[in-house]
Amino acid sequence: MPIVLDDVTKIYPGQERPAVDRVSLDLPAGHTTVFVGPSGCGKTTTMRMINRLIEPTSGTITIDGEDNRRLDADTLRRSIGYAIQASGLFPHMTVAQNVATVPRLLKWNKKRTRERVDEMLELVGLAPGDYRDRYPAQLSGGQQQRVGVARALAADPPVLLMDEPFGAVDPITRASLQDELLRLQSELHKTIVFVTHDFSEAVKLGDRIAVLGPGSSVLQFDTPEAILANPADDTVAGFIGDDAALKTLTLRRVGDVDLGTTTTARVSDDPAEFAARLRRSDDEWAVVLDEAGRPVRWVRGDRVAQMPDLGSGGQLVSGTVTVDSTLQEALDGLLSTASATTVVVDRDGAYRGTIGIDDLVDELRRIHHRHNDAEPAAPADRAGHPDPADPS
Ligand SMILES: Nc1ncnc2c1ncn2[C@@H]1O[C@H](COP(=O)(O)OP(=O)(O)OP(=O)(O)O)[C@@H](O)[C@H]1O
Repeated sequence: MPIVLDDVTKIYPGQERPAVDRVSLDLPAGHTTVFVGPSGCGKTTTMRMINRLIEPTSGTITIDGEDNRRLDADTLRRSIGYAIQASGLFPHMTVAQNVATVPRLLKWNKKRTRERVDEMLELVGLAPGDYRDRYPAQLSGGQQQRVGVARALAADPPVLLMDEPFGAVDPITRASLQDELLRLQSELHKTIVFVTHDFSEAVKLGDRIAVLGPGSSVLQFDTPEAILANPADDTVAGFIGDDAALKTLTLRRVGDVDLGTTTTARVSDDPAEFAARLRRSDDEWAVVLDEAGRPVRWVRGDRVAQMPDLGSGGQLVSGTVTVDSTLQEALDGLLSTASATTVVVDRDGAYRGTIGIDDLVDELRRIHHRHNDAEPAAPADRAGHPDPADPS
């Protein structure tokens, strides 16, 4: 469902200056649009006018071609999910009751509601048997946010409004919730409007970013890559910060680059045979994998022959990144472990290869060349992120 804002203004009672001043925006169906801008610029007000939690003073908002003032409350609830910062869960209700909020309002029967609640909890990575009957206070912040997302998705709305939904959690949980949202969106293709004041989050999640200024004036509306390469003006450039090149690393996933390879062995392999194999390769270091193919230790080639078995010795593998991690996260991992190379695993934790500082430098160079060769910015070609300009 596309959403179109046409000349929308909101003046709060008693205020002279509009909180939102004549905003027009076309939000493409099935894609994620991120509103990003400084505190108080009217992001929340603009978003809340879409589901009519706030009535515009003038202008129209259409959802799938229909003026939202003509949609009754039930239709709005069915078509628009809403997730907010700090999850906004009802504290006196269990997780299941929270997730069932909209299905109950829509008068679904008990069986259908229960099945849907369990399906949604599975979807956001919470085992229904463990979490269904807990109260929000018995969950971590990240788990509460997951329940908030499950609640917003419960009635399978084609539109999802998310107002700083991950603002109140620590950076690591935040990154994993963002990954989860990207995974969900690659399956669900909702029309998502996401509000944040964190430009890096906007770059990671948005197919398009609307950079908003005072009164929600649209300073720039484009793909993250185009905005990073060619900020419309000094205000946008200032908002991006000095590290546009580094932020560009957020646009690429570890799985998109050619991974390095290194010699590997299983814990149960014979050290002498492994040492011989290592001598034939040029690898100074090798990775020992457990029986499930997960990396356990780095071992040095010249030490392997003296090891009684491969089940001990060497250095524990730490700071692994997954194929879904962004290159920015890979860089953080490399810096935090102070190593030049880190191990890449797939979603099940199995070894996939390695990535090093040199790969990131090469990638930055490629991005730099592409934008210097092609002005204006080339359209984004992010793997897993359809180009909003191309509905196919
Ligand atoms: N109910 C209200 N009555 C009067 N003014 C309001 C009301 N709600 C918001 N405002 C004002 O409208 C402007 C826009 O607020 P809004 O919450 O939409 O901004 P925002 O960009 O989402 O901010 P933040 O990032 O801090 O959440 C602000 O100046 C705010 O003070």
